[in-house]
Amino acid sequence: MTKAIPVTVLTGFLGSGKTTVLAQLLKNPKLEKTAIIVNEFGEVGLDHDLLERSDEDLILLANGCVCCTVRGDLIGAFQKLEAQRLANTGRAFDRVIIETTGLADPAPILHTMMSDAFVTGHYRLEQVITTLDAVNAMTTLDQHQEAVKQAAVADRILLTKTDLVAEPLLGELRTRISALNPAAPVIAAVNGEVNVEDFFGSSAFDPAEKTTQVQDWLRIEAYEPHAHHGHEHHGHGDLHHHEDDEVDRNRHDDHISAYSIIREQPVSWAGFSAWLDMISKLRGDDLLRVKGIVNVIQHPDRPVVIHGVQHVFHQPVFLERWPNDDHRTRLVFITRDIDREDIDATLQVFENRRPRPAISTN
Ligand SMILES: Nc1nc2c(ncn2[C@@H]2O[C@H](COP(=O)(O)OP(=O)(O)OP(=O)(O)O)[C@@H](O)[C@H]2O)c(=O)[nH]1
Repeated sequence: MTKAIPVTVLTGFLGSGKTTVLAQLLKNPKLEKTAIIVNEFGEVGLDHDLLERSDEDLILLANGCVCCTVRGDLIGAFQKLEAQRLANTGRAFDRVIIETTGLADPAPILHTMMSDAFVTGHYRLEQVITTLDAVNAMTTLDQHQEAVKQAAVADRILLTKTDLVAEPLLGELRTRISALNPAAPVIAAVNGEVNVEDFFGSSAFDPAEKTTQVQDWLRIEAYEPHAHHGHEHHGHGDLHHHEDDEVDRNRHDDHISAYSIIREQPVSWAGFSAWLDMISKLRGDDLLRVKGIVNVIQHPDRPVVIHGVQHVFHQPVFLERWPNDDHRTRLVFITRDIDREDIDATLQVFENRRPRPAISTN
């Protein structure tokens, strides 16, 4: 029998730096033989464009959160990898990293990794790495049960964006993390810079310990009817409040929805950035995640990548070139109680705005 291939699950709340870490790690020659499974939340996946890897090396899970699609899709992804391996097509790999969506509850993923006969026959769960964004972690842990679970099941926690916060917050965060998960080492990773050795660690994954830990989470899971949450399919007017808090406590917040906005024509940067500024000032708390690739009239060959995480909008990044032939502006939003229609309508107002001409003096 061939040796089971180690699998790392990389999880962490929306915008906490998973893709940034993964993109950095994949530059390391030691990880050349790594297959990646990415689960993107939203109708227009962008992460795979930003990972700078050719599409054939990535397996994308269907839209939606891992918890809803995990059994079929994740098993299907592993089967596809196995088929590629046997047929000697695609990249040769001796390791797999799964990047989950930020809203994913890790328990069903780990459950599948540990219980499905096909998966356990070929793969073994090596470790769970959770990114925690130092800027937003305190509020995220207060408000989102998924984030707490992600931190609690981690073998290692990557504390990201430590460049943006100072003491005493950092110390308070470390205290909170160690209360949640005393065993996990906490590694600071600024802009995805992390040693491969720190990431994978020298101590091998202990199946016995992990099983007990995960079982605790799975017990919580058992209380929930595993209905399809469908939060990414919510349309206008579908954002209802759930009365039954007991049942819903561990489910995704039904106020959260994900959608994308696409523009075929290039947009004016002046108008676009004024719009971003406006929505982040007005509704920053409810913009759980905004990311996008923008075609700007002024330099259509160099797309701009934008990232917003709650109230923080990161510096826009100009790419040297488009990652593929799709040159449309594509924005992914994960919001709380903000409809696509409102986002779309406000962008329409701003997007064609030209820089104002100098005011005439006569
Ligand atoms: N200043 C700073 N910015 C960071 C750091 N790590 C990530 N970022 C920025 O944070 C934003 C979100 O990072 P991503 O890597 O896309 O986060 P993610 O967890 O993959 O996001 P989702 O997949 O949407 O949940 C990007 O603009 C990154 O450049 C860091 O250590 N410091």
